[in-house]
Amino acid sequence: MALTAVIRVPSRALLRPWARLRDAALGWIEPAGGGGVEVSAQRFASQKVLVEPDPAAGVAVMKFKNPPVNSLSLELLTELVISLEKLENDKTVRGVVLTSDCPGIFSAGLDLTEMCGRNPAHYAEYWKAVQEMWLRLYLSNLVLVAAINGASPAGGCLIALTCDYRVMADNPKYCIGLNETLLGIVAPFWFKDNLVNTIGHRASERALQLGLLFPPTEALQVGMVDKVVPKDQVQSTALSVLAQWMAIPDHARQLTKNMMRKPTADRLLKQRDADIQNFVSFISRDSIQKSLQMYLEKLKQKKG
Ligand SMILES: CCCCCC/C=C/CC(=O)SCCNC(=O)CCNC(=O)[C@H](O)C(C)(C)COP(=O)(O)OP(=O)(O)OC[C@H]1O[C@@H](n2cnc3c(N)ncnc32)[C@H](O)[C@@H]1OP(=O)(O)O
Repeated sequence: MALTAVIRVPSRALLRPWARLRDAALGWIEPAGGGGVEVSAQRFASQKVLVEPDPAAGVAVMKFKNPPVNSLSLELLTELVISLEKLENDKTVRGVVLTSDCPGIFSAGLDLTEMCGRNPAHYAEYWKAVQEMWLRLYLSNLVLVAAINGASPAGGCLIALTCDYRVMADNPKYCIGLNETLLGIVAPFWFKDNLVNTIGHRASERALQLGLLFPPTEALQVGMVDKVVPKDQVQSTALSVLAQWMAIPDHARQLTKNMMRKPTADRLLKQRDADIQNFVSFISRDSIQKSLQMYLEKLKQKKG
């Protein structure tokens, strides 16, 4: 991967480079000039997120690679945020296509194994990473286009919803939506806000209560995606759309995007800690743990 972004890392980071790189990406880095050393991010080659930059076009393609289903593990979330941060800091990149390297799956959403049978500290760390991913994507200055080349339930749908435009493959087996209620859990308010901002209040109310997973043509009708194309044209169409959006002067587009999105992001930013506490106490309940375990078992039994 040809990424050469340099992140300023405090010298103690060399003892625990992975954790410190994550801290840097999550904004917990010491200020520049704070006695750190410069470490090329290339040294920590990403494995769960592949980034293919095209400096001549000013774009990059970011591919999730966490087989079999691109579940959003803590590791994937961390790498996603680091990769996005690098691209935000790369002056040659103005737009990014988000897509999947796993055949037939965009992302299966949050990693259920991160939310089952762990301790409260783990749940808190995981939820903070989920929040961070959403905030970074939702408020990104880059043009983001989702090339949805497979199933995209729950957290997978959320990633797509943070983008400025969504292109989906026309395979009716690929569904997209916030299906949390089907798992016996509730989509957090910021998932809901992002959906309402995309498809409107009434459609969101129906989709969220029923946990609807829309096949591509229905997703297009309801406005959850913007274009449906044959599978082999998803990425090229996303790149064409990116070029159209990049024809707009960056500063005007970015200020407009920020004006539209900041109030929604601020709702979470104002109550991040409370949202984490809420998640930890909710997910730690015996009844919720049982529901998630049963759901995981059902997924596993499907094969047998
Ligand atoms: C107050 C706050 C409340 C909490 C709010 C939390 C919000 C949560 C949002 C979420 O994102 S929860 C996750 C929701 N995701 C889903 O419901 C999708 C579940 N998966 C599927 O429907 C299917 O796996 C698929 C994506 C359609 C793919 O189907 P396929 O037939 O190709 O693959 P499978 O055989 O079903 O799965 C392979 C393998 O992966 C495991 N797996 C699937 N999804 C997940 C997941 N989300 N997390 C972890 N692991 C997952 C599945 O169990 C299989 O495992 P093995 O049997 O191979 O061990």
